[in-house]
Amino acid sequence: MIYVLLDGVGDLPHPDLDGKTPLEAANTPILDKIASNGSIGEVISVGKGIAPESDIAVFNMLGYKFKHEDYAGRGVIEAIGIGIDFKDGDLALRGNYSTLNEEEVIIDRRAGRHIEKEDADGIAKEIEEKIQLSSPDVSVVVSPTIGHRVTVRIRKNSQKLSSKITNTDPAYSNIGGMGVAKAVGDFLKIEKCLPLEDTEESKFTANLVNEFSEKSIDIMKESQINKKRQSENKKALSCILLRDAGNKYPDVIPINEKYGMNFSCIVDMPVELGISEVLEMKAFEAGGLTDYEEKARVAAKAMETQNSIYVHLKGPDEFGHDGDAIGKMKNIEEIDQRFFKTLVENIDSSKVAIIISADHSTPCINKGHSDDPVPVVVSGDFIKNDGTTRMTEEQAKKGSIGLLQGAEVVSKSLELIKSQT
Ligand SMILES: O=C(O)[C@H](O)COP(=O)(O)O
Repeated sequence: MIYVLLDGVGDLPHPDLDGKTPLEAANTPILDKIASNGSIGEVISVGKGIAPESDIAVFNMLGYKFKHEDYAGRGVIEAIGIGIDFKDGDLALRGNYSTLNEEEVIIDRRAGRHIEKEDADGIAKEIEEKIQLSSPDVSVVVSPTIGHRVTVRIRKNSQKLSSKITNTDPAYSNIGGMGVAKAVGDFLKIEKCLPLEDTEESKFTANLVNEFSEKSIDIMKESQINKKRQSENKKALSCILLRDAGNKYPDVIPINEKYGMNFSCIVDMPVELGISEVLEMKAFEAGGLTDYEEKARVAAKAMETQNSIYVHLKGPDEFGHDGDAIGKMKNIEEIDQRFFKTLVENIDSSKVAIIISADHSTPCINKGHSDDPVPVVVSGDFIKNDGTTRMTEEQAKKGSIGLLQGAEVVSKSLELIKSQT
């Protein structure tokens, strides 16, 4: 089976789309054909009332439901994804370059989102070289990844650091190690990192993170890179918002062992790369983020040697975060014409099933993730059509698959495929 997750594709009715969701408003002849050749249902990826971050959402959508204390945290997953040297007791955090005004109010959580690699790397290097934290034997790695995204690793040679600390990023909370989006407005301030446990380790780590935050802001303020950006009318890289602390390597069953099958993937983002590494999923090279035809061709070809491939397409989520409903609709149309068209041309639908869903909803009106259920389509010539004609939030509510938990999607899809072949 080819399992496609369209990041954040689920949405709510939007005024710019005459009260439709982007999936409803988009012209998607190929997705419609795929949906008409199968059944539909709804999925709550992590849990009711939880607006999950992508890491925990994708783990769930691949069948991994963690107990709070067992989850390693997104910081660790991203660090693994980009190959940072990480060992138990280190602290890894997900960061965002963001822009502050004179009063240190956050005016852009993503510093314009599209940051030149040269600037992102240059400032990171300055921080690593210049920062002097008061505690001895502490070292810091600052690794920019894609756009505004950064991974930070802090190590103290003589002491284990704690993951039981709050985020400095005001847009997400740390609930039992899991990142949850908050319903917040704009123009917030960086939060103080607080200990979540009454232990020396937790207090020490929170102080260390605050010191890193303050000292890195001072370094960034003085950076020639920001002076140059200002002269070019670009947003300053004023601070790194931190979230999703983790301090241990995840302990999980590899995906092939879990399902007794050959599961591989096509992924681009640091968090997705981390998940594939942790689950020991073979990752195929398939071009860049929007090389949709290439991804479809590689996925189709992979089915000659693998029995399952997971494909993650980042596209729709960013439009949701930016509140751009028309952009999200057009991106879905582009994915339809470039990814799904190439995919259906290259696979034999009498032998290969296509499963399409999302890790979570990113409603444009919220500009952030929500707990709204997402559609799931299971399609193939051998799957009985339940009357579905389109992959939309509305049709998903009435589909024969019903309401699934994220962690059930792979196993239920496999059951459905097996029961009808
Ligand atoms: O794109 C990402 O990395 C996340 O899904 C959203 O993170 P952000 O809200 O920090 O951009």
